[in-house]
Amino acid sequence: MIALTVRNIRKSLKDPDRAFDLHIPAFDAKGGEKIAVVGTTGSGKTTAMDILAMASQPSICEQFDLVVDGKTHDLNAASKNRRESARLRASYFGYVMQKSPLFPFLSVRENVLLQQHISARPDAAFVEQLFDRLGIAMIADAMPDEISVGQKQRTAIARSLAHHPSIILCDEPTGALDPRTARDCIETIIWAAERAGAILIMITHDWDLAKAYGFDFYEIKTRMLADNAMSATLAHQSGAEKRRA
Ligand SMILES: Nc1ncnc2c1ncn2[C@@H]1O[C@H](COP(=O)(O)OP(=O)(O)OP(=O)(O)O)[C@@H](O)[C@H]1O
Repeated sequence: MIALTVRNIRKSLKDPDRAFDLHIPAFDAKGGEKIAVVGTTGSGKTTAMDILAMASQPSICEQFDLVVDGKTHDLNAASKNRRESARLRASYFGYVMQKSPLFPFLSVRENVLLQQHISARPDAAFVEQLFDRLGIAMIADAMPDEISVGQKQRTAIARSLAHHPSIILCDEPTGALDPRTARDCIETIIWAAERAGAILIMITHDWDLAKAYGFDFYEIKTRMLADNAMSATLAHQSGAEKRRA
């Protein structure tokens, strides 16, 4: 059983001349669920995703727990300990960022196998399956500087799925891809999530695609507090909001 429970997470970003505050009052997901995070540009989607992926620490947090196989991991406590947070991320998380850098001195295949090695879950046959589904089998031995931006992004997707993570987070994973390839990639991400019984959380601007694949929606709404101060809240979409969308 996999379950994510978030209560009252806040993240404050401040520059000398502006401020941004994100609030996540509640975010609940169970293994097998697919959640789309939507909102206008600059509303805080990546900020929220970085927190949920343990890539950034909340400023304030009441509860941030991940249950895997009956064991509860306090991710808020873990996020304050670099070693423990790295261990949990390697074991349980797959995060496809908007631009996920690859190791330039490793081939496509080696970049993906390294993720499995770090997570102690070697499964070379699964990597080949991912390459086939993502259409990158023919560049598996190429180096990152020999492949296109879209091929790099698909390699990053394969790397984030290769170790059978319990929670898969994707920040606009198909931005660099044509619509047909994008659809193949989304289907592969969903396939891998279902295979692992994982929670899938994806930032997308494509509401129709997310609806077609049965995603539930969390939306970020923003409010200007002053000319240079914005607050944002990430919340589950009510039934009425879903019907309007
Ligand atoms: N250091 C900072 N101080 C104040 N505000 C910041 C700081 N860094 C980022 N911001 C603001 O935080 C907000 C959230 O940024 P974020 O990248 O999470 O938005 P997003 O919804 O992912 O945007 P996009 O859809 O364009 O990728 C933005 O309005 C950004 O300008």
